[in-house]
Amino acid sequence: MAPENSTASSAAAAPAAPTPATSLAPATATPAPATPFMNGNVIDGKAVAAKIREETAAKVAELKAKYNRVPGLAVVIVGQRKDSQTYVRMKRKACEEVGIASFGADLPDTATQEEVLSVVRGFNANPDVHGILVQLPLPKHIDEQAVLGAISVEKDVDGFHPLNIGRLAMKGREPLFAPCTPVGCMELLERCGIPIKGKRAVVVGRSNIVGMPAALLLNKRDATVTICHSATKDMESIVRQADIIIAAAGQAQLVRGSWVKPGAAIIDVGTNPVDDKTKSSGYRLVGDAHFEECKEVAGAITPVPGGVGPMTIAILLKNTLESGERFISGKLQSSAAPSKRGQKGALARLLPEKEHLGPLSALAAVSLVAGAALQRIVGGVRQ
Ligand SMILES: Nc1nc2c(c(=O)[nH]1)N[C@@H](CN(C=O)c1ccc(C(=O)N[C@@H](CCC(=O)O)C(=O)O)cc1)CN2
Repeated sequence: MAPENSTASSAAAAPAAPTPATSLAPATATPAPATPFMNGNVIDGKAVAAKIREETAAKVAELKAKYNRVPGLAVVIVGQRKDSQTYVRMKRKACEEVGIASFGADLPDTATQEEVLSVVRGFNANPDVHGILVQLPLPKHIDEQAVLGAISVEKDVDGFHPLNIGRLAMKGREPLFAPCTPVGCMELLERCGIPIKGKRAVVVGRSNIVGMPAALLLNKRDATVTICHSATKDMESIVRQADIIIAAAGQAQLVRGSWVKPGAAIIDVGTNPVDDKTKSSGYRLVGDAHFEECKEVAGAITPVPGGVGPMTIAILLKNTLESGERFISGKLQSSAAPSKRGQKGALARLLPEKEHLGPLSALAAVSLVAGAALQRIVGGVRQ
């Protein structure tokens, strides 16, 4: 399948001409920020994301110059959800801007699971595609686990495959890719010079996309991690102990200023629409932390919008570049697309023999190890 530039609705992967990387390289990218902060303690996620895109574009151009090939990303969307369509459009445009070839499949709400799986398998087998993502959430009749598990683990640039999550949970192992939003949170902490090792981190929310992998990433960086969720009692006193707060509960302004230890870093992953008659759209986005209150107490805080959100797509591009480099440089063989039954494709050649895992043992690893890796799991948020 060839790359695409269109978002036309189609049950098949839609081919179109790739945009040459060279015309899209850093010249068009936003200049690097001098500091990741704006207005004192407010982290400028847009600027950090622009810097990562700029770095990615430069490396894509290098790859193109050396091998005359560019990384390819396939984005699959099922259904007409407005927010999902917006994110997919943003991802395709971002690819174009950094020189990554964009492939796509836009399936209707009525697509069957087999049709979705068939599209995924087509991209698994396509040597010009180095990253594959299926936009979430999927319509209710589609089994998300089955679809995410069908993506070739070597092309899983969203980092949602059970093998990648399992390795994220394990001591001494590394995933090929980790989920983009949590990695974006870590990048923000790192690029702002916020120490993680030995610090107390509280993650509010335990979704598969953000909360759970964010906790695993913080654990890997030697933070002492607590997850708060819908059954957590006295959440505010737990949050008050945190040096780092990741707010990812999907609940508008849940974390109040009075919950925050002075100087703590707050990474706000929430994007909740609230009515606002002063806006032409009739709404505005707020985070899971009460920004005005928290900003007065925190050492550093991300705004919504313009904080973590832009990082999600920047990290997706970075992951796709990394995958493209592995395949194009020959570290991975694209002919090693995994069979329907297993995931012992090219990953098997990347990992030491003892680490080869079938899908079932990977799932077992996730459930056994995730529990051990998180120091405390305590139980009012939705997730
Ligand atoms: N397959 C995936 N599905 C979903 C993911 C994901 O990482 N992979 N994450 C979210 C949605 N998402 C990307 O897919 C995403 C969310 C938010 C933003 C963003 O830039 N937000 C802006 C505000 C944008 C606006 O005005 O609406 C911000 O916060 O500044 C980008 C990507 C769920 N699905």
